[in-house]
Amino acid sequence: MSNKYAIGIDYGTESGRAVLVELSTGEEIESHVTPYPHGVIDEVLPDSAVKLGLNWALQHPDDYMEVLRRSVPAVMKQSGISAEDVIGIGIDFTSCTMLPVDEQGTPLCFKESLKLNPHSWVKLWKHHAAQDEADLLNEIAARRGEPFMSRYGGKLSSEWMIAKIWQVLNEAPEIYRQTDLFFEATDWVVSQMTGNIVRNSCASGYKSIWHKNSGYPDRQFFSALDPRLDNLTATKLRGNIMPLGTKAGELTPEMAGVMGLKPGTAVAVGNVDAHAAVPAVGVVTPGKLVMAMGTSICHMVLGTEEKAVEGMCGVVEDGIIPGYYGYEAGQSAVGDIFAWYVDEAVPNYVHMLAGQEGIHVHEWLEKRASAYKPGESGLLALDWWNGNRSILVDTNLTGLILGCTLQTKPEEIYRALLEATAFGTRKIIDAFTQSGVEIQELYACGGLPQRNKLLMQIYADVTNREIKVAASKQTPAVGAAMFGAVAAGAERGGYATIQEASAKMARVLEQSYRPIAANVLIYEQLFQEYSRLHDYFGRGGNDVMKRLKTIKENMHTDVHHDSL
Ligand SMILES: Nc1ncnc2c1ncn2[C@@H]1O[C@H](COP(=O)(O)OP(=O)(O)O)[C@@H](O)[C@H]1O
Ligand SMILES: O=C(CO)[C@H](O)[C@H](O)COP(=O)(O)O
Repeated sequence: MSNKYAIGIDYGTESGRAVLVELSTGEEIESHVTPYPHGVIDEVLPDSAVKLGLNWALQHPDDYMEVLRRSVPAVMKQSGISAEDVIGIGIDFTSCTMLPVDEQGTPLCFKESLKLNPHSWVKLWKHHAAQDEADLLNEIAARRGEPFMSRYGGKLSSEWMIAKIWQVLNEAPEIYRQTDLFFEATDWVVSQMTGNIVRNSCASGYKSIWHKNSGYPDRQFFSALDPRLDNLTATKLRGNIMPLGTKAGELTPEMAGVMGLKPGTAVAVGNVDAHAAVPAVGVVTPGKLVMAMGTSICHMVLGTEEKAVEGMCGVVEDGIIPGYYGYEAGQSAVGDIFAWYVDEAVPNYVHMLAGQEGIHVHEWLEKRASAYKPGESGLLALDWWNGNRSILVDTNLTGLILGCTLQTKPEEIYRALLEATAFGTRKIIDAFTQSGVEIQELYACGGLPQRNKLLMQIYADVTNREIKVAASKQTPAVGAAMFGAVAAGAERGGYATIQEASAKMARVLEQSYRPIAANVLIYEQLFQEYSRLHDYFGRGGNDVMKRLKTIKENMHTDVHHDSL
């Protein structure tokens, strides 16, 4: 029998990437990246003068289709393999990235009459404008003693589905009314490929308060939020929810033509980006924390029991690997903080020197920052540039750098920012282990681990744990391809289970990062200081960050009104 292949597509924040993977070894034959033509829409709606509010982040649904139109034919062409031998497709996506569609599955933002309404567009995972709804949801759920809250670390994020839907209802009831379904973007793209409406258990479990045994919370809960949401789950969230690895359907002839594949190719149910990465680094058992490190970090670990962990994003049975409870926590900005610093705050001379050396500013800063010992700069930062997802679950928190003097150098600030994100991860690890979810080893994947060695050493030192790094630079896409192979099934040359696929296809690099004892000691002291700042600013000791944000929002509203 000829070699068989699957295609995995990873839909990130800025781009979608397709990889073509050989199934017996996991070898990545070809890959192709399609940057989203409209990128992240956070200022003005496309082709319009409609300005977006603070904390908005939207996307264009056609950008996702563009990835299918460009990247899939590209990997097929580059590889020269026959479409007959591609037996499965899997996709993974940022989440909760959601959109409203009509009865035909058409995104409401495609309609002339609705396209100027921001609520008709895709709300990206990092859309943070539903915080009021999230706060109220948390208050009502706590008052009612809703049992599901313990599965979500005691608080639901404004990034998740119900807060986002509620914001649509509050601010654009006409869009809510015209919405037939609210979709996770991953499920919408699968529906476009197969013609079937199939939701995936992973996104539904983590982001939409769905539970394998008890389903969604009852109608009384939704009525208590808002009587207009009473029947939400039976109407606008309806649809079969299927476990990961299930075949959602087969590629339609039309989409097969567009993608250069065969009609009938198996398509797996959608998945969440970070979660797809777990089997792709070979993690299918408990005790191993996988960190998907990119724009943000998602932390995933498996367990055999359901435990309550402060501030986790969720624990979902079968949510990552069938047969286990999958735990997820996360930091809403990591690479994004470093990007902010490089783009917005690094002095011009650094850009010039990096240019003269022919290296990227990140590399220049990393090189200089590596010359410092832990603690040597006297700086400490709080990594809340995009709020705090875990463990405080509060998007109203903001960033902080402490200890600057007239001598402070850009590379010292860069190092302090790297360290701050490592302390954020350490907080998450401590929350898990203190609640009885074991973590012995760390695995890292995503765009950061192979780009920044200093960052990885700092993480090993701060967490005092060895870190293994994924061999692939496209780990979620490889994981998605594995689920595509499982959807195709063993009889067609794929795999019967994700565990089997992982055993054959997962790969990590030989070189790992081990903690350096001297650094561990200093970082332990710095972490104690970080924890003091964390609790002071994050747990009500001083709500200055929130007061500043309120003043800013009020000023923004005034300025906006003045300019009308
Ligand atoms: N050398 C570097 N050191 C630290 N961060 C980097 C470096 N190069 C790129 N980044 C950051 O990595 C992030 C992109 O990560 P990636 O995993 O590729 O994307 P995504 O999170 O969208 O999947 C960006 O936020 C960027 O600022
Ligand atoms: O919450 C998520 C997964 O559960 C998001 O998808 C994630 O935080 C965004 O991922 P990335 O940093 O890779 O763009």
